[in-house]
Amino acid sequence: MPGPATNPGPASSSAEPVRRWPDLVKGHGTGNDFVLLTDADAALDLDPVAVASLTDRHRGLGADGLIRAVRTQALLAVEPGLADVLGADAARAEWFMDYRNADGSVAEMCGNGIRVYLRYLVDQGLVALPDGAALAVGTRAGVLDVRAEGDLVAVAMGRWGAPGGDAALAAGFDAEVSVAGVEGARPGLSITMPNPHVVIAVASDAELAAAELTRPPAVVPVPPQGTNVEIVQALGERVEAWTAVGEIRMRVHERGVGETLSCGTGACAAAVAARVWAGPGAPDVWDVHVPGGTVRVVLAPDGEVELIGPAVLVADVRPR
Ligand SMILES: N[C@@H](CCC[C@H](N)C(=O)O)C(=O)O
Repeated sequence: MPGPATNPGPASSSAEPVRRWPDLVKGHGTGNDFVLLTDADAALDLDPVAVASLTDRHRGLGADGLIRAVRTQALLAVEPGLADVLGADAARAEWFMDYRNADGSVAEMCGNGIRVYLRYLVDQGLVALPDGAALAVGTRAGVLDVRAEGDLVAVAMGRWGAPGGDAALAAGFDAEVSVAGVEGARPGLSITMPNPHVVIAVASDAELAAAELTRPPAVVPVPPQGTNVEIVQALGERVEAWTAVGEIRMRVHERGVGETLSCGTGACAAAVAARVWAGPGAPDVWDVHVPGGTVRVVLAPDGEVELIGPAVLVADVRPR
């Protein structure tokens, strides 16, 4: 097994190279699970092979991803290109969520991960936050506001995008997706949140269950940066406190991971696609039922998206 993260590089020139993982915490949001660690000064080199070894479900701790808590200013010193993403907002965010997929690849954002990250920062005493107050968190998708409300955490995810433009939104698709176990190639709608997603629909429980997601779905045209794929079944809508709430069931194949029990950015993309497909008058509030639970997605008229769901810390881990 490759060694843990090491970093004798410029970011830690005065520090000893890190030869083993620091203490870790395991957490999850609707079953999308993560290992979290603090590296305030950006001294660790998160080598992809070492990350993949740590998240391995048989030889490591097992997780869909790794989250590093790092001070935004420290990360900017070693990744100056992030200044373009964060802009002047960087000053608002003391802490940055550095997210890695289980295969060690870097992703723009993680909607379940950022909720767990908020719990982690508070649990570790890195921030003090009254219930209901928002914390600005740096991410590779920009600075996002996150707030805890009781058992739930709400994230202002920013605006969704449609890389296929108005033509794709009018047609309802801009890609074809073949999933093992699902008959035929299905029309898919590409949505950025801001990481890439392609959403397809199935008609029944049986079709959703039949999808074989141990292999990545084939997407045409091939997305240059890879993509997450969501399979969605419409369940109808109900009225809750005078508000129409759409309901969908979703399974996901995540880029850099495989099938997961939940994907927060994917749930947002799925809700956007479901609203596009449902047409005018469709709800703005969606409950997305995933194998690991339920998250809520609220779509504002200006394209802003809010994601609300649980976030749980389950264990402290002292690595060897
Ligand atoms: N599970 C996450 C998404 C993680 C990143 C994704 N696999 C990608 O590569 O884009 C979520 O909850 O959003």
